[in-house]
Amino acid sequence: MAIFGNNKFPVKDKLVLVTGASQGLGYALSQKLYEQGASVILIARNKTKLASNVDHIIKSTPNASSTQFVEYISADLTIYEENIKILNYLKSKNYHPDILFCLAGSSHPGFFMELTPDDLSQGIDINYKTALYFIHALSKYFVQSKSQPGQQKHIVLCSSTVAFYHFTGYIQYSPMKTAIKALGDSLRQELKPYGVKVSTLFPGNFASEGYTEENLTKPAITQSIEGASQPITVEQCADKVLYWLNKGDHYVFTDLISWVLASFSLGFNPRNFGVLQVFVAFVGAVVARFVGLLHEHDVQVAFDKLGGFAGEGKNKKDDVKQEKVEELLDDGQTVGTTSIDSSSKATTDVKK
Ligand SMILES: NC(=O)C1=CN([C@@H]2O[C@H](COP(=O)(O)OP(=O)(O)OC[C@H]3O[C@@H](n4cnc5c(N)ncnc54)[C@H](OP(=O)(O)O)[C@@H]3O)[C@@H](O)[C@H]2O)C=CC1
Ligand SMILES: CCCCCCCCCCCCCCCC(=O)[C@@H](N)CO
Repeated sequence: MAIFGNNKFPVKDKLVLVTGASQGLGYALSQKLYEQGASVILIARNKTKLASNVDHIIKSTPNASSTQFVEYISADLTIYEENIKILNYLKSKNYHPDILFCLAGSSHPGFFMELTPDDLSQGIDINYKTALYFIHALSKYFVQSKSQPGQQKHIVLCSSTVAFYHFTGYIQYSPMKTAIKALGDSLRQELKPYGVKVSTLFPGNFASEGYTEENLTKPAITQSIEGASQPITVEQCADKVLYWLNKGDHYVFTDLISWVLASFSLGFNPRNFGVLQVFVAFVGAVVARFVGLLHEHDVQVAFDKLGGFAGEGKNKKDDVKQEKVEELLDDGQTVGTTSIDSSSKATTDVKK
């Protein structure tokens, strides 16, 4: 893919595991990885979507090599044992994954006091535990199992731009994406001696199914603050991710504002155009506090206009939830979308 220099993220003939692959970025990346010659295992909870994605990937890539395969595993990664079942499956098939893409995650925007305890715990589970448990359960096998000596391994985590600027509306989500950043930074040091590279994605907005869903409860003030990151398509996002991974980046950004915000807090972070980032960091040191104060003021204005935040975003969501439940009942489906709690129904189910 890289025109100049080496491709630092070769995927041909590699085995890639992608979590969060039932829709959105995970599905788009699975498709592209298969097109580029990788074998791919798609992982998420919703079996119906996974099965249809696998079918679609196979049908849309008729020139895949005879050694390539694409499969799915339906598992709830927030349950540690389900990750162990994935490990056992890999061992039983003598599969040696080269790359782990940990993309499962989603946000439920809203004001802190309006969120339910379930919203809060879903935020922790879906955004943090899915990656933490998955990598931990697979780690020993992942670092030891090599189909050839010297085999390079790669873990790709998915944080978000909000890890670099925390603002109202994402409180159920952005602290967890910061935890993912910290997890990636820690693993990068610790797994390097095992020959494992760790990269972290910091995407700006992109128009996935999850993004459409989150907009249903997103406060107007949150939409206004994040307006600097206009949604790109899922396809564009997947292309940018692969492009920058090919360049060898440890931190991957999908739009300018994400790179700028990351440059405002460089610290010990890996650099992307590091010299330029030092200048941007200087600008940030001077102006960022004023942007923060301006946003504080905007939040106060929104609060005064609404007469408080109580009840914001709730009703719209409940109506949509009810419609979805009715739709699913009509279809006779048993597994829901991310909006309807399907976690308790999911089991680890492997299908070739
Ligand atoms: N869209 C955006 O604007 C941005 C998104 N991101 C991040 O990028 C990643 C992909 O986002 P996007 O494509 O929008 O995601 P979506 O919300 O569209 O999809 C989320 C995926 O995660 C899976 N998932 C959720 N919970 C679990 C679970 N317990 N076990 C296994 N899989 C699970 C879902 O599958 P299922 O329900 O079938 O289990 C689904 O495949 C996420 O981590 C997101 O936080 C970051 C920045 C911006
Ligand atoms: C000079 C500096 C000005 C700074 C202005 C502040 C801009 C904030 C942009 C934040 C964009 C957040 C995108 C990711 C959101 C996300 O992760 C969810 N959509 C998840 O699905």
